[in-house]
Amino acid sequence: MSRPGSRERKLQQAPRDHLDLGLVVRGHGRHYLVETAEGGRILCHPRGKKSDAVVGDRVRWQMTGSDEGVIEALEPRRNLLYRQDEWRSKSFAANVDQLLVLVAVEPVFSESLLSRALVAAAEAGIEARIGLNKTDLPGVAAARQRLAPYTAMGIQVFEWSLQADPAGALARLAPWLQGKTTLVLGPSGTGKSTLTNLLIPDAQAQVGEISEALNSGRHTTTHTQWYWLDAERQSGWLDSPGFQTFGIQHITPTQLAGLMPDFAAAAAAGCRFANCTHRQEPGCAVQAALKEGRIVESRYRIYLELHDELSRPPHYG
Ligand SMILES: Nc1nc2c(ncn2[C@@H]2O[C@H](COP(=O)(O)OP(=O)(O)OP(=O)(O)O)[C@@H](O)[C@H]2O)c(=O)[nH]1
Ligand SMILES: [Zn+2]
Repeated sequence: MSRPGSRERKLQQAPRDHLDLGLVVRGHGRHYLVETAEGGRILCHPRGKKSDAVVGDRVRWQMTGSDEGVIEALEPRRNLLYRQDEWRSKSFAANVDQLLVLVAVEPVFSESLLSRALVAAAEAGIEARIGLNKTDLPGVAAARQRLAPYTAMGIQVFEWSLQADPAGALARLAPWLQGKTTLVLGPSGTGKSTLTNLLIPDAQAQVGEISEALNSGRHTTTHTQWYWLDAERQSGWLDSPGFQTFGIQHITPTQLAGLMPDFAAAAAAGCRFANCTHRQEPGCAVQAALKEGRIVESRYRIYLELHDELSRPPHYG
């Protein structure tokens, strides 16, 4: 055991206690926008070569010149939501309270992507809800049907049309956002920017000049961006870039079922083998639930897809 004693811990922490505490509201390569306790925003660079701060991180920082600063240290994180693809890891944000996965009637959403985002959130211990946008479009009944298993497993689904009834969407969403830090994730084209602009009428102003300068393009979100929903800075809204893939390689095959609520509920009844993979073993409670329709086939297919993916040894070279 090499845990430092309390005296050592104090010594390690002491040097940074005099530094200001800031919030990372945007990151772009080695450039970070840090919000000060007073609400000002300063362009900062990390000390040293490694830059592992992400949006939502609380950091210790100090000024280095008249208008720039340096990040000296990261405060411990409550959580970190990220994708782990085969070759790279992509962090969405740290220290979020809740996740909204936004999908739409059109483009037709991938249930696999949706499930991956939900599994990643479950692993990070972040409550997730689903938003279904564009309910004005004719495919709405089919979209609802595809989301029915998620509602049944206890995940709340918001429904709205940001175009036809923006006020209704706001009324449904606002109470949930109050006092929380919410990250919105979703494939491209589902309406994330529309929603952000609806929630934050001064979004462009909040992004600010420094952030604009960091950005490669104005119209697509290329990096997670922190916005405040209220003047008191109590409710945070984090808009993230759309994704087309969502690797969950940081999760082990044995963890998977426990992170899928319908599977966890079925497995709780007890499989014959403690290390059951829920694939072909006799006396499997998940297979029984599948036969009885308590687990739907599309979800079982996703489980197999993810289980295969996570069981494959990583290939190098
Ligand atoms: N029919 C319909 N279209 C909508 C609705 N909400 C947004 N749209 C349209 O959907 C398209 C995509 O919306 P965006 O807000 O740009 O989507 P996004 O998720 O930010 O997309 P990316 O920037 O690619 O990540 C736009 O043309 C919107 O006008 C809706 O409720 N109904
Ligand atoms: Zn089983």
